[in-house]
Amino acid sequence: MTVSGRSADGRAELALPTEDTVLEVDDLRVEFPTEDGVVRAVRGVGYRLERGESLGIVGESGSGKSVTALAVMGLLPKTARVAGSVRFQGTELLGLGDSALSDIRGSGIAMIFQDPMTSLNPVYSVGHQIEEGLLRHNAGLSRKAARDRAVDLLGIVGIPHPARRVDDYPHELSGGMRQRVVIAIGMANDPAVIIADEPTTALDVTVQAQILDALETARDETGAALVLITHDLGVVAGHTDRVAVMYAGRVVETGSVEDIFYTPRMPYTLGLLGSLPRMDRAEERLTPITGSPPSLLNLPPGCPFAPRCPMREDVCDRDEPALRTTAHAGHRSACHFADRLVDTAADEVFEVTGADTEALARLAGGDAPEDSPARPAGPRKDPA
Ligand SMILES: Nc1ncnc2c1ncn2[C@@H]1O[C@H](COP(=O)(O)OP(=O)(O)OP(=O)(O)O)[C@@H](O)[C@H]1O
Repeated sequence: MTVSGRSADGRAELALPTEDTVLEVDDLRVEFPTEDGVVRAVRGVGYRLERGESLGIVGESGSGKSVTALAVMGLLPKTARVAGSVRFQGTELLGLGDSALSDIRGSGIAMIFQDPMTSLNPVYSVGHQIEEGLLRHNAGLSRKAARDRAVDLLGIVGIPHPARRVDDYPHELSGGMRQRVVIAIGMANDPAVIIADEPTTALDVTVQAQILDALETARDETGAALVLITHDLGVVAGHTDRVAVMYAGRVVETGSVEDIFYTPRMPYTLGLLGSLPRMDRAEERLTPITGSPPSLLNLPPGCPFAPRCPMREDVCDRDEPALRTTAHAGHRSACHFADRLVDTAADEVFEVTGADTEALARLAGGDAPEDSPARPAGPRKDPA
């Protein structure tokens, strides 16, 4: 998988697609004209996903994660101005008509939202809703076969006694069980891509890891690529292969989970991990991120993170850094001082992210590290 941002000099950084490429997003830009001016919500995001791969998109509220996903699904309001390219299995989706997009949404790309009730119809049983999805996209499938498959799917996503629960209505299920049903609906037609937007945020901590496991099961069963959107880096540890960190509508760091957790090279990522380096007093413990993200209306020039960044220098106020490859292939950072960060802060970063990662790894259901406190949780293969 490749993740890119259109760099400041305008060149895309995507490598050539392969026959397993299912989704290619290139230089995606989304603007919302409003009474107060134009909100530049997404400013040149790109990534490419192969079958079975998973990408975590992480960032604070307002960084453009959901708008990016909605643009891919063609679900933005008509007033949105969308540019760039979104290709699903080679077909350009931007500009495609509503009915073609709706077909792709029903079978090719599944989307799972934070609140399962936005996807479920309260007046039909959960089994009926899974069956409807199956029948709509599989001409010739009998009702009986659809019902059997619905029971299978409920079992696969971890609903106990699925043959009985298939006749339950959404209000008879807990929030976690409803989200499992939504995952079952999403995987019913063997999608090539599953996009999950904050799928665990509304749920109890104890249920979150089970839902992430159910998503992973859905990915394994269907072979789909998974995009997992979250504000919580702990959620991606152990559940995605790669991570793209978003800030102010752009990808500002991307790499493997290990790159992001062991050697983050963008101060904002350190902020998400729980701490920022004090460059003025190197002996001090790292300090938590402060301030809030910028308004995407009339964004000033320079690095949008500069006002919150302890490494800020004059150049940061002038030039927005491009997303550039670091010392590691596949690990990119949009920071003028990415190398300096590695040189001066690596030990402290390791120590502090390690402490955080341990707690986050437990939340995400991973094993606590034995020899290294900073080891992110490994992929979990056991079903919920
Ligand atoms: N319909 C709209 N009109 C105007 N601005 C919008 C609209 N939808 C989103 N935005 C703005 O786009 C920006 C990106 O929003 P987005 O929802 O993608 O952020 P996010 O990272 O997903 O945050 P959250 O986790 O809170 O959903 C925000 O500044 C938001 O206010």
